[in-house]
Amino acid sequence: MKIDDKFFMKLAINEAWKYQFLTYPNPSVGCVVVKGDSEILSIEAHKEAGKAHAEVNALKQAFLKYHPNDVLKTLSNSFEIHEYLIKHHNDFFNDCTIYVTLEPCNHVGKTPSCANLLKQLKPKRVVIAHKDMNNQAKDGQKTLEEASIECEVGCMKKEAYDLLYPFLKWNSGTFIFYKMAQTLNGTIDGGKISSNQTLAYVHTLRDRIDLLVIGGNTVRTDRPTLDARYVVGTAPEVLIYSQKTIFDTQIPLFKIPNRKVTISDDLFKLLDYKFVMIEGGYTLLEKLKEKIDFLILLVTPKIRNGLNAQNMIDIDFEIIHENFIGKEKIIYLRRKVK
Ligand SMILES: NC(=O)C1=CN([C@@H]2O[C@H](COP(=O)(O)OP(=O)(O)OC[C@H]3O[C@@H](n4cnc5c(N)ncnc54)[C@H](OP(=O)(O)O)[C@@H]3O)[C@@H](O)[C@H]2O)C=CC1
Ligand SMILES: Nc1c(N[C@@H]2O[C@H](COP(=O)(O)O)[C@@H](O)[C@H]2O)[nH]c(=O)[nH]c1=O
Repeated sequence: MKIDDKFFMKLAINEAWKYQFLTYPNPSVGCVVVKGDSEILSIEAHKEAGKAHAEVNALKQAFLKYHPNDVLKTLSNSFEIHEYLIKHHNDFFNDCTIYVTLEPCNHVGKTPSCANLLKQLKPKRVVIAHKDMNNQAKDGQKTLEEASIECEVGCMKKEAYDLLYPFLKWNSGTFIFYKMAQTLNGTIDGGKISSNQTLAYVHTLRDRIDLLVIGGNTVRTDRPTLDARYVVGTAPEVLIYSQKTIFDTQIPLFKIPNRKVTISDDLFKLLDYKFVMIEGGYTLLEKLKEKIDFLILLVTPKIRNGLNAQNMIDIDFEIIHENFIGKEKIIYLRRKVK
């Protein structure tokens, strides 16, 4: 394998995908710090909105590799990490290249400006996969170049765009993904399919989204709870997509305190939210296909008898990423618009 800019950027992109959606409303971003030509010091990502940006996590871990110390190790507040690195870097980063999937932010928000931090640490080069179009955060490249730091933009731009796509969509309107857990042969029914680790991921998603959509048939068949109990998170607002008006109120999903549940056949309601997850079967998938941006498949390595796509269904996707959650596979697919 050729060890070049693309190699390091791919590591940053892969790391960022591990936190895709979990950073909402922020974008998912990855960063790699390389010393000299090829010594990888750190591979990090932004993990949650309000917490340290990818660059800050990566610069911190990189510095710790050569300067292990408990003071920096225990810092998690971005302002404090910035302050520490600016005070103690002693030109450590001058022979480093920073690979980052999104242009370093140029503004002070919940965390301080990454472009300003890099400007002071003066790495040899900053390689950026995708420009930041956000009016508040953009122009980090300009700040770096004004400080005579060499920048390159556009390395793995298509892959970085795929990573950024949910953020671009929820920033300009609504991002909708359809999540389905299935066996290797595509069966989706019969209760628990996924491992506890995958279910914890699903519950983390439920904690982050603005709205969970579920079909009427699933509500009657599964009698679900639809909370985030595996991660002790917040149960999402629920929209039951249905032509009926009455459901058995003993179904656990109605029993969650302080959570709004709406029963409706009006899909325009989805546009009132920025980040929407649909949990459903194949009938609902075909029905809602024009609305969805991504399909997230959680594949468990089992073959089972069960419900598969039975009726007319016709949707094409592009696989944009795949990963593991423990021993199960997660596949991110973007719907192709025909
Ligand atoms: N593995 C997984 O990740 C998941 C699996 N499942 C499984 O999938 C199966 C059910 O899947 P599926 O058959 O797709 O059922 P869904 O409930 O997911 O979707 C079908 C329902 O959507 C509603 N609907 C359809 N068209 C309209 C319309 N025009 N207006 C309003 N509502 C409409 C109907 O509700 P109504 O009849 O009330 O009008 C219909 O029953 C179950 O076995 C369940 O266990 C479900 C979710 C996730
Ligand atoms: N069985 C299954 C899923 N099923 C989904 O979860 C719902 C049940 O949620 P709850 O009642 O809160 O546990 C069910 O109706 C269906 O939408 N999802 C997954 O990721 N993996 C699984 O194995």
